[in-house]
Amino acid sequence: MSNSSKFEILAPAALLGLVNHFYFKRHEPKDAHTPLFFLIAQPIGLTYALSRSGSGAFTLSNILLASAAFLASLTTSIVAYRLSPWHPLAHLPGPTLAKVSKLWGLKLALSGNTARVTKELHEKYGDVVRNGPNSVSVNNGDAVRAVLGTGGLQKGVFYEPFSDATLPSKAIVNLAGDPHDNRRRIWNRGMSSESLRGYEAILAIRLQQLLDRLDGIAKSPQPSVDITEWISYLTFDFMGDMAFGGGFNMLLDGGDKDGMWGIIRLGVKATSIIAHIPWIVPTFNKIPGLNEVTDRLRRFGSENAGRRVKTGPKETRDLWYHLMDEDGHEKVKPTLPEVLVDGVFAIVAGSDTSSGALNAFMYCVLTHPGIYARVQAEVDRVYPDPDTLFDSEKHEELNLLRACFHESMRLYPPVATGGARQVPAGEPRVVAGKMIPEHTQIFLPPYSIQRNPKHYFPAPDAFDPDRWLRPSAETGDGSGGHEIVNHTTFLAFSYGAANCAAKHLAWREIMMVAAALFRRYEIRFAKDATAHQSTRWNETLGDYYVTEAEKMLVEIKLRE
Ligand code: HEM
Repeated sequence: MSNSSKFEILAPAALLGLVNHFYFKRHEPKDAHTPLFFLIAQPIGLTYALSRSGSGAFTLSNILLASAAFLASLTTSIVAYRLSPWHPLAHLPGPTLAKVSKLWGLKLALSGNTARVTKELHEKYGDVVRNGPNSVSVNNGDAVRAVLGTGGLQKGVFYEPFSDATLPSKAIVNLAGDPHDNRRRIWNRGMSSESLRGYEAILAIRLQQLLDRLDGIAKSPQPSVDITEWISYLTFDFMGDMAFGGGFNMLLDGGDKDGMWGIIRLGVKATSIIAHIPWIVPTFNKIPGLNEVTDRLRRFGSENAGRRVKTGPKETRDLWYHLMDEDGHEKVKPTLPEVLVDGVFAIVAGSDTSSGALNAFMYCVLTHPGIYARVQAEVDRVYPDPDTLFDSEKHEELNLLRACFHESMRLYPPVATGGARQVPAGEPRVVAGKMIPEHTQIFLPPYSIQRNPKHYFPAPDAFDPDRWLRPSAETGDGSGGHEIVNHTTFLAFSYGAANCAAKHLAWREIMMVAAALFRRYEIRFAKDATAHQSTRWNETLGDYYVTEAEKMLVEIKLRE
């Protein structure tokens, strides 16, 4: 083919690439298959049209030539625009690859290193970092209220994959505005002091099961155990009891007999990764077999909901009782799919987060024997009689224990990066002193914010629970050089109207479990543990929306 006839194909194909960029910039794709179809079809159609007008033949080589020119011009134009001074986020610093493509964030999410890398980016670039073509990460105390507080921003597309698109209802975490407020009202009723007392009775049964199993291990000749595993069994069984009136028995079975725990964890992990490219979900939904995890979760939800509906309310009211409004407070009763979706979400939201908090606490205290001894002395003083261990009224007296949880969740938040809020169309915002244009996704990563010396000072990376107890600590930005503990920037349970709906329950749960373990056992890292199973366990944490933990091997001995 002569150079001039090549040009007759290359030039219009390249032009078509530019037109496509122009179009997609205005019309974000809602799925992957529609644009993919057009990206393949257009160069073919163009080659055909050109052949009809006498410019080149309709051959495979001409189709490939047109496709290459089309895709090259489209990609170049996208990359050039994203790096250009005309991009609305051009004024914000960040890694070049992150500015160019979401694949950068996706790769990071796959590695589980998002929290750690984001912190490094803030140390390098400052409070506001461009961490994607249209997203930013903000590490700034004032931004917490501005973004998550009243009049702040709603959740954006990042949360779409958190709901099963084939069901008629979304999970609470994925709702905004009035639908969120309505659902949250029901959740809040389910978390009243009276409801919490009921849940404590449910928790106490599971906690006793845990202690019975650990007693057995403590009395065995080899009292070494992966404590993270047993803590997960407890939090998972408890959430099953809460959400569906029972169903799991990992504590009694000593493992994940029917594989549901593994499925739920895999589901959360996959969601946390897919959330970076939410438009892929409708495409995945069309490919049979690809959604095995979602399908199993769906079946699990409906089977458990069906069983719970058949059984009816038990004497002790579970979360389902309140979510279903079984005592009839609401004018319009929640629908079964709504409750089912929130029931499954409660298990996801409430199991690995609580175990994450307990694991981090355990790690921090075990690596600080002085603090361990003080916590144990406090628990012994508050609960001289071990039979009263499940009485949460005494939690108020466990100041050091509470401070240890604040500090360990500050250093290792169970939701380390979290999801993004989105700037609405036509309403650009100033956040942390920077203009953030419409449609931008804004992350407020707890892991970075909670280790920022402007929010926690001195030694923001050190485990110092006493910082929460010393009266000298001030809320401020550190400008005075005083000790700082900025409570607004403690984001382990998030902040504002969509913060953790079960924060008070979670606190009772983790305090009760920790007090019981410390009162009953001497716990030390196991002698046969590797560094990553003991003193360097923190390095194994993976950020998959909820923090994922590796084994922590400890030895437990019954105390006299
Ligand atoms: C220590 C344990 C826990 C921690 C650290 C924690 C943390 C969080 C965080 C950070 C969020 C905000 C997520 C986001 O915006 O992306 C959240 C939301 C939520 N959590 Fe928790 N959580 C814990 C335990 C629980 C438990 C036990 C339950 C259920 C019984 C639960 C139910 C929820 C719900 C329903 C939401 C969504 C609230 C809304 O969107 O209005 N959480 N949690």
